[in-house]
Amino acid sequence: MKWSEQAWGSIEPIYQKILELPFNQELTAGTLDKERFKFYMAQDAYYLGEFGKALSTISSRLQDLNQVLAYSQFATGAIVVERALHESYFKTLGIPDEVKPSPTCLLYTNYLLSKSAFANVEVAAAAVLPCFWIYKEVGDHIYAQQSAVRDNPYKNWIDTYSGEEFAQSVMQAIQITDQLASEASDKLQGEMLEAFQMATRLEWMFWEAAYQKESWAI
Ligand SMILES: Cc1ncc(C[n+]2csc(CCO)c2C)c(N)n1
Repeated sequence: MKWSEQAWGSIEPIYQKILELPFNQELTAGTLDKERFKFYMAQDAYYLGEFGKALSTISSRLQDLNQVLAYSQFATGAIVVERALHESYFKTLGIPDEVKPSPTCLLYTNYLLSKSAFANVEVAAAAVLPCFWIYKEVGDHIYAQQSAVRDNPYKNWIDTYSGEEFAQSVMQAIQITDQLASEASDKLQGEMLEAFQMATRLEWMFWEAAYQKESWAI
């Protein structure tokens, strides 16, 4: 069995919980409160900037030049989306340019930055994979369901993660991570699984934090 098949199988219950999150249910129905969406967008812009840095770090640590190029392109992609959010949603929703990360956002981004710099590069690649793969699956799921909803105010955003170009990068990220796993020891493969599972849990938390408009207690 490929590492990625084992990895996805191990997070299937969390994935189901992600689909059931009120944030995603209401986004699909088009009934999500604007303030919750705004909170998500602002946090996501912060996330994307840090995620881009994590991908650049991973790129610099890989040996195979095709892999270096792929992660460098993923990094560019994340930062281009971050810029586009500022140009579109930030302006129309009136989000201030300077975003302070919520506890969950800071936890997730620092987890990825830490793995990208200090873990084995195989583990780092496994840690960033849920970001691609979960969004692809959730995006496809929401897209298939929301076609029943007319005039969903979140249609533009939903379309971002259901395109063919995005699907290609997700496949590439899965394939490279499988390649790295195939050359890794059993122990390292186990650490890759743990990182994949932790990042999936953090994806769940990220949506829930937006729904709760999570803030710092002090
Ligand atoms: C919390 C959070 N997790 C994942 C994504 C999705 N995403 C961000 S960058 C990227 C691909 C790299 O170019 C993908 C798929 C998101 N937007 N926000």
